[in-house]
Amino acid sequence: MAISYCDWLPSQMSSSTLTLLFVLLGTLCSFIYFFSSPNRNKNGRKLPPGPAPLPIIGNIHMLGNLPHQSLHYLAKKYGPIMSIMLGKVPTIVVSSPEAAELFLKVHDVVFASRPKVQSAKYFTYGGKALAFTQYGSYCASKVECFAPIRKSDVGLLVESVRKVAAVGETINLSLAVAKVLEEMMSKVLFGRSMDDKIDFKLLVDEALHLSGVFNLSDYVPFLAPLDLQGYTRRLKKASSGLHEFFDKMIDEYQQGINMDDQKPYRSFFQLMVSMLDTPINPNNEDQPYIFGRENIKAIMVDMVAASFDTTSTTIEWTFTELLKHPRVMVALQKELEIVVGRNRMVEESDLPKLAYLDMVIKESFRLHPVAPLLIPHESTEDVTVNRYFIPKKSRLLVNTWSMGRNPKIWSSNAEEFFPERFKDRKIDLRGHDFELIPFGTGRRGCPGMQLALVNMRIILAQLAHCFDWELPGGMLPNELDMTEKFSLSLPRANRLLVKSTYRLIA
Ligand code: HEM
Repeated sequence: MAISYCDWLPSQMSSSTLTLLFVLLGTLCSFIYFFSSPNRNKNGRKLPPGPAPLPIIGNIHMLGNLPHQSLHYLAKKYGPIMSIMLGKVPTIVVSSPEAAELFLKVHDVVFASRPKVQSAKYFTYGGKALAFTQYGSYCASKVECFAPIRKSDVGLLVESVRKVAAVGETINLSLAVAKVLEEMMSKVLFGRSMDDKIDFKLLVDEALHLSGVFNLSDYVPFLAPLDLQGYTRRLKKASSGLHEFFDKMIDEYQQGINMDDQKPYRSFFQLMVSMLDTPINPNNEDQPYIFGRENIKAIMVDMVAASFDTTSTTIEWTFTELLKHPRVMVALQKELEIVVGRNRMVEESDLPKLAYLDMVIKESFRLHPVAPLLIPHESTEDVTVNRYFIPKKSRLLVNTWSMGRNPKIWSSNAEEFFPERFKDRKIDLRGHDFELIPFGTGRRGCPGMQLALVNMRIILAQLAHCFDWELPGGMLPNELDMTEKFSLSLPRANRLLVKSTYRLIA
């Protein structure tokens, strides 16, 4: 496995500065290592096995550009419960369903916290958006009432693809899908479309990237003032862009501008602003905690980051696999023809009858989990798991990408896209079956799962039903680029370009 240093060293640094830095680091390393060598047997208590850490940086140098893959290969050597050091932070990497169940179900309470990282400091004012579960029911219970938005926005997507198809041009499907989801989620979250003048997607992409990267400042705090990777500078810029944006929205809302209150639902943002300056804990007079602007902005940043990109990334990968496996695309279109017929578009009421579509989606999640390491958890106390000692404030990474490719779980064709494997296997996505947990599970599981699944099903079904698809320039399915790009989510590294032909009789 190639090890890449480029992600954690600044490319613009001159070689003399680097040499000086390494000499200084070397001296400091030897000094600190001498006094605080990490010990796999803490007071006779055994930590899980793992690779030997270097002084100061621990195992960060082993992560490379695609940490989920590097950790997958390391786990083959050290096992499904592995310990590594990220700087001075003890980190547990879990890579099997049995181990995931131990940490996320048996010891869920201990591992339900999130670490305090630089990205949270800047984007969410040091974690002022932490009360996610409180709002979870919002995402889940409103799925039905957003059906008209889905119908009209997915209809517009089909129209735009149809126009491009009519003139025989190539379409950037990644962008088209990302746009429709941005539109749909903006209406759900803000009650309106995004302001065209601001490239909101660019800001969100940057936020996701910076929240996903392994930032040296989080693991080796004494290096933070040097900002060696340039992430602090970028965090400041991206967070102030997002906060300005939300400040403007709160102002507009308070002045009654741009808000249409005639809708049959109340947007998430309206709900938040209606709580502005009210006490969160009205029954506690000693410690009145007021729900302020910073809380709203922090929560909105988290909601946007959690919802905009995740669904479009999954659709992008599912479509990539459908194009790579024309047999599966044909089988899906056949199911749609039987259930829906060629004379009309798909309706949401058709979705429960599309069993093969569900298998395709599960198979896509198995090979391309959007959050390959979930979102890092943190332990709140010392705990013993499977006879291993896990110290308080350990970070927990659950490698769902690795679990999805394990031949012991998925048989020898684990690397193959084969939706039929779910035919006789009762596995659902709600977190009961630890082989497949793309939405996480337990206290920190995804509260937006139901909404995300409906959005995915309707967009995928509509695109597969309304069009026949081919790759541009005579490209063969097996030539399709499958390169991943690591951030908090795991999108394709390059956009998906395709050609289509309208196939409905109307
Ligand atoms: C295909 C789409 C999606 C996938 C694959 C996905 C996956 C995930 C995962 C893996 C987590 C972390 C679980 C953990 O760390 O244990 C998470 C958290 C979260 N998701 Fe999603 N998600 C999706 C869509 C959405 C949507 C549409 C929303 C909102 C409407 C949403 C809101 C959240 C929130 C608020 C959290 C944080 C929960 C917490 O920290 O307690 N997600 N999601």
